[in-house]
Amino acid sequence: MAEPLFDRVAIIGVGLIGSSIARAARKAGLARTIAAADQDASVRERVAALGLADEVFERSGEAAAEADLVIVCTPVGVCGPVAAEIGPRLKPGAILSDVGSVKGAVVRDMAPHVPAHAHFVPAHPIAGTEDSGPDAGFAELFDGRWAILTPLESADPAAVAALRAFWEGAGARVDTMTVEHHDLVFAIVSHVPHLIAYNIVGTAADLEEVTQSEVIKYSASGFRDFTRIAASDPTMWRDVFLNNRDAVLQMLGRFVEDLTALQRAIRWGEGDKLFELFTRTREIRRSIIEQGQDTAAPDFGRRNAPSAGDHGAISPPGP
Ligand SMILES: NC(=O)C1=CN([C@@H]2O[C@H](COP(=O)(O)OP(=O)(O)OC[C@H]3O[C@@H](n4cnc5c(N)ncnc54)[C@H](O)[C@@H]3O)[C@@H](O)[C@H]2O)C=CC1
Ligand SMILES: O=C(O)C(=O)Cc1ccc(O)cc1
Repeated sequence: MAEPLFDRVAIIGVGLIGSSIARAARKAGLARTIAAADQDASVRERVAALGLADEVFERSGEAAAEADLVIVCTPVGVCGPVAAEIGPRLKPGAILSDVGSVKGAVVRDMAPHVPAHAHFVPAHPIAGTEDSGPDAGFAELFDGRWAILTPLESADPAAVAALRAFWEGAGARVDTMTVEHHDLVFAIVSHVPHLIAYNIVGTAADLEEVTQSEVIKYSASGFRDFTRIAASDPTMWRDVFLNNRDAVLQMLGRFVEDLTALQRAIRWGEGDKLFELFTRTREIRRSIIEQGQDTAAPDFGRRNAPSAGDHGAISPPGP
């Protein structure tokens, strides 16, 4: 087997994403040693029982010491304090990365703690499920999925290349973009869709005339797809919305305007408008499938849900 890419990889926060990275790194031989840290004792117990890491720590700083690559896989709201603990322990030449669904706030919170002798390269794998915790992860999660790197202008090209090789080794396709562009793109293809799902499931549950049992009984319809998304981790998604506030509010503003136009079309019986939109959106779905965006990953059974969406270019909404 070829030499591992990294001698020691540390994973901080061993939930769905952290445990999937550990499994993928083991399977592909990307690390000689895997160190893991999690603040939750029951998670550390599962990590040890599942054999996901060679060493398991309570303190992130201890896992990060001596690591060549440290990947922070906690909810984005605690990336700053975690970086503050890890920063002073990073060895010269170490790469610090993350997997957060938001990049601007993570860079703002983590970058000040990275010493000059280490390299910070933020990342975001576009792969996941509504489940959380170390038992929910699997080695194939990233197969054929995108991993977005958002290196700062000052980033060391060799560190960016090493992180790219790691993600490619884990099965992902890698792209780079700026932090700002990332947050705008994922506001519309991932964050707002999750908010819509949380909202529609909440509204249905609140309606007096639609009882809970009817929601469950008839949920084989489109509503069922929303309930999967709305089952996603509350801590993670609270942090996403609090930390990508501007881009989400910008996209929501546009969404609400377009929804109002649809409401008006229904009220005034403007069938042509509805038909035109539904035809355009059907085309979008078909082109996503043609580009292999919906079928890129192997079949994971119920886990093979479409992930955050396509990866096309996006411009800020027009006036
Ligand atoms: N769930 C998904 O589908 C995806 C999630 N992400 C990002 O990945 C990150 C992790 O998400 P999941 O793995 O789904 O969450 P998870 O809830 O499964 O795992 C997070 C882990 O971090 C630990 N943790 C929390 N605070 C900590 C701290 N201060 N120090 C050490 N450990 C701590 C928790 O105990 C937990 O085990 C989030 O930032 C999220 O935005 C990215 C892509 C997809
Ligand atoms: O489960 C799904 O459909 C997802 O959308 C998974 C996901 C959630 C958050 C991300 O930042 C990336 C992917």
